[in-house]
Formats: sequence, C-alpha cells, structure tokens
Amino acid sequence: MTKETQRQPQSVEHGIPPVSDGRSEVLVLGTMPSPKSREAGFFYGHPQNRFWRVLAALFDEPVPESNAERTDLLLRHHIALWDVLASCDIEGASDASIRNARPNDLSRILHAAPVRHVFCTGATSARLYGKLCEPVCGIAAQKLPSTSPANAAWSLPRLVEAYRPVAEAVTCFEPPVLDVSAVVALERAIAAAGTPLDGLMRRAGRFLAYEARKMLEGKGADGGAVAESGAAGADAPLVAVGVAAGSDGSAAADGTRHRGFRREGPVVVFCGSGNNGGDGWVAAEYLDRWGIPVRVVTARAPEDLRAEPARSAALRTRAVLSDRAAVLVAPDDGEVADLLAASPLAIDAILGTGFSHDAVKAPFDRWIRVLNDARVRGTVVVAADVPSGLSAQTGAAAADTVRADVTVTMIAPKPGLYIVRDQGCARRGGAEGEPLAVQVPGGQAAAATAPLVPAPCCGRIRVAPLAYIEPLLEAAAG
Ligand SMILES: NC(=O)C1=CN([C@@H]2O[C@H](COP(=O)(O)OP(=O)(O)OC[C@H]3O[C@@H](n4cnc5c(N)ncnc54)[C@H](O)[C@@H]3O)[C@@H](O)[C@H]2O)[C@@H](O)CC1
Ligand SMILES: [K+]
Repeated sequence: MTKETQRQPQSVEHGIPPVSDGRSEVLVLGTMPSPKSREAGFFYGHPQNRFWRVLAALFDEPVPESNAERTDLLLRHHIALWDVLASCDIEGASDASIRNARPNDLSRILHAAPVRHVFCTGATSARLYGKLCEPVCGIAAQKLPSTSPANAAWSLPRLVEAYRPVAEAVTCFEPPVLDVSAVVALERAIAAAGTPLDGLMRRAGRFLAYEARKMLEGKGADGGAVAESGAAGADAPLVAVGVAAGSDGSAAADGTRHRGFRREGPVVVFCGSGNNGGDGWVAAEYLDRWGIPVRVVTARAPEDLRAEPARSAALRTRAVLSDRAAVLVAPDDGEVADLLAASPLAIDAILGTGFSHDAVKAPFDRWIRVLNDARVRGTVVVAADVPSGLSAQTGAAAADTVRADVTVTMIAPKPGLYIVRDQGCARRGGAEGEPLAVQVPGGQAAAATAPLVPAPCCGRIRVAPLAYIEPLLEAAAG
C-alpha cells in the first residue's frame, strides 16, 4: 500500500475469526486488525508488534512462530482474542482516524465461555469498548498499553509487567503425570488435531533451546527459589558461579569440588539416533540462529539416521547451520572431553522414552560418563525429555545415567522422572524414595495426591507444553 493510499479513509471489515473456546477465562481485545495483520490473516501480525513476545514472556515460553502456535498458546492459557470493531472507516493503521465504528458481537464468546475479565490493548480499543460494548455486555474492561511499535515509550519488560494481570486472571493448566504409552497416544491425538510429529519436534527442540539459553543467561527459572530453600550439591540447579557440590550428587557438598558456570565456549548438543536426538538437532538449529555457538555430537551422520522425523530434522539442521557451528560424527572420547572442557552447557538428547534394556550401549555409555564428569567441573546439563539412561516410565536408572541440571520434558511429565517422598502418593508399590509410577487406567491421567519430587538425576523439571492437550485428555477420559 502506498503512503498516498494509506491517507485515504478505507472501509474495513474485520475478517479474522476470534480465538476462543469453552475454557476461555479472559477476553483480550484490540481495536481492529492493522493492514499487516489483515495481510497475515491473524491478530498482531506486524513483525514489530510486541504482543506475541509479551504473551510468551508472561508465560515463560518461546515466542510462537506460526498462527497455529499463536492460537495454541492462547487456548492453552484460556485466553480469548478478538477486536472491538467488526468494521469501520480507517486511514492505514491510524486509530485516531476511525469513523463509522460498528462493534463485534462479543456475546458469541461471552455466552460460550466463563470469561471473567476483559482487557483492551490500547487506549482506542478501551475507549471504543467502553462506548460500544460495555453497555451491552456489562463487563468493565481493564486498559493495557498498546504493544504496537508506535508505542515505543514502552519497553518490552515494562509491557510484560503491565500485562501481568492477564496471566494472573487465568487458571494455569498443569498437565498430569502420564504413562509413556499415554503420551504416545496423546501424540497421535495431537497429530489428528493438526500438528504432526515433525511439527511437535520443532516445538520440542525450540523449547529445549529456549531453556538452555535461559540457563546460559543465568535465568534458570525457579533457580533462585531452590537456592533460597537451601538445596545445594550436584543435583541442585546451577544458579551461580562456584556452587559447591558433592561429586556423588549428595546434598552435602564435600567442599573439594566446585561447579563454576562458564559463559564462554560453544554449547555441545549430544544427539542419539532416535527422535530424542531429533529434538537435539532442532535445538542446535535454534541456538545457532540465536547467535550461540554450537557443536553437535552424533553417532551417525544425518543421512544415516533411520528414525523420522529425526532424520529430516538432522538433515535440515546441518543444511542451515552457520559457519559458527560444527557437526562431529562419531568423535572419539578425547575429542568429546576436550569439547566439554570448553563448554558452558551441554544438551543431552541421546536417549528419551525409546530407551530400552538395562544398560546404555556404546558409544552413548561413554558419552554419558564424560558428560557427567564435565558437569562436576562446571558444565550445565539440560536433558531432553528425560536424562539419558533413566527409564521415563519406571524410574530405573542405568549404571550410566545423565545427571541433569534441568530436564525439559515434552508434553507431560512422565512417572519415572519423580520419586515418592509421601506415603499418601498414588503409586504402584515401592517404598519411600523409590520412583513414582502413577496409575493411568486405560491410558488416562491420574494425578498424584502428593507433591512430586524430581528424581535427583533430573534436576529441575520443566514441562514443555507443546500442544493444547486439555480437550484431548478430556476426550480420552470420555
Ligand atoms: N512423545 C512425543 O510427543 C514427542 C517425542 N519427542 C521425542 O521423541 C523421543 C522418543 O523418540 P524415539 O521413540 O525415537 O526414542 P529415543 O530417541 O528415545 O530412543 C530410540 C533410540 O535409542 C536407541 N536405544 C534404545 N535403547 C538403547 C540402549 N539401551 N542403548 C543405546 N541405545 C539405545 C535406539 O536404537 C534408537 O536409536 C522422546 O523422548 C522425545 O524426546 C519429541 O520430538 C516430540 C514430541
Ligand atoms: K535425553
């Protein structure tokens, strides 16, 4: 559109359907989609608009990249999204020029969902809502600052704080602990609902990279809280330089070893040959894209992988990696140790839910030993889905099991990641301190009745909410 055309008032119809469902608890309203949003066919489509960055930061998630992911983020957090106006005359994206405003019929959303709060993103939407909508629906709206690039006076952190009431007004959905077989069934349901496994893997790898970057930046969520509660040792999340640690993972530090957080050097991403490895390949792509140097360590070259979508992910990552990055195929143990000696952080994407048998086979057993040694010397370890060597289902740990600072587990927590510290906890046998196995009759979820305690090798557990699973779990429960 030329500048000349932008100055002409245009009659504009909204044209983008609202995002909402029966679980929406808040309604967020803008004024009218801008020309860029209408082009993108979705809300806040201008690449410089900070709406999606604000929402992602509010919920501590990577920024969604597609309209499907944006929709997913909203629905997962029980947020309905629409605009005040159905049509108006407007010059370009200038709210001040709006004439002949006709409101959307918000009853469509308000009658179908338990919406308790309405938020307007900017002064114009708040004013028009007050004039055209509030008299009809009777809900007062809270005004939020505009996330538009025109509102440059508001920095991103300040916007995030201003939007905090949105996060506080919604109920947080905590996925239940699910058996591995139930997660696999869920993965099929997610695919049937429109997100196939390769899409899920991209989300998984991006989330993994996001948590790794947070650790590199010293922003490991909950880390402060753990430090304050007095937990220390090799099992505690690493939050500061020089955390004293016992090499055996005991809470009591022996004072002879210190874990220092080195910020220099490349991130080493260990990739196994299955789809857990695929998460690692995708994470490497994102870290590289974010300017972080990476070294991918793999037993097989991408073309020699058989598992899909891991093979495609690996081929793609290798093709797009910058010159800053390198892929090492079947390096010897000395090379791996040298890499780790210079590395602030390693990602363990060696084995996930597909780990079978009691022992880890070569070369992964040796990689795990080198990785654990490096961790004692200060390399932070982020595990993909489950620390390699640990059974995600039973919690049985192989002699060679990764000790992680953070475990980013995909979609839902799995029983093997937790131990029982409370006799009241729903579990399948086992004494206190043994792995938790939650009863999941017929593939359905059953919540544990006691607080879940991460198994020591998991470190902090972060569940990566890769898809909107609430309705799928409800459907499975019948
Ligand atoms: N379930 C889901 O919804 C999702 C799963 N994804 C990832 O996919 C993973 C599962 O992938 P796979 O089913 O391919 O399984 P894995 O990649 O966990 O393991 C299979 C690979 O490990 C090898 N392996 C098995 N036991 C071994 C042993 N004892 N010693 C050495 N090697 C051994 C197999 O030969 C195979 O190459 C999950 O853990 C997760 O990381 C994510 O990409 C996306 C979402
Ligand atoms: K892993």
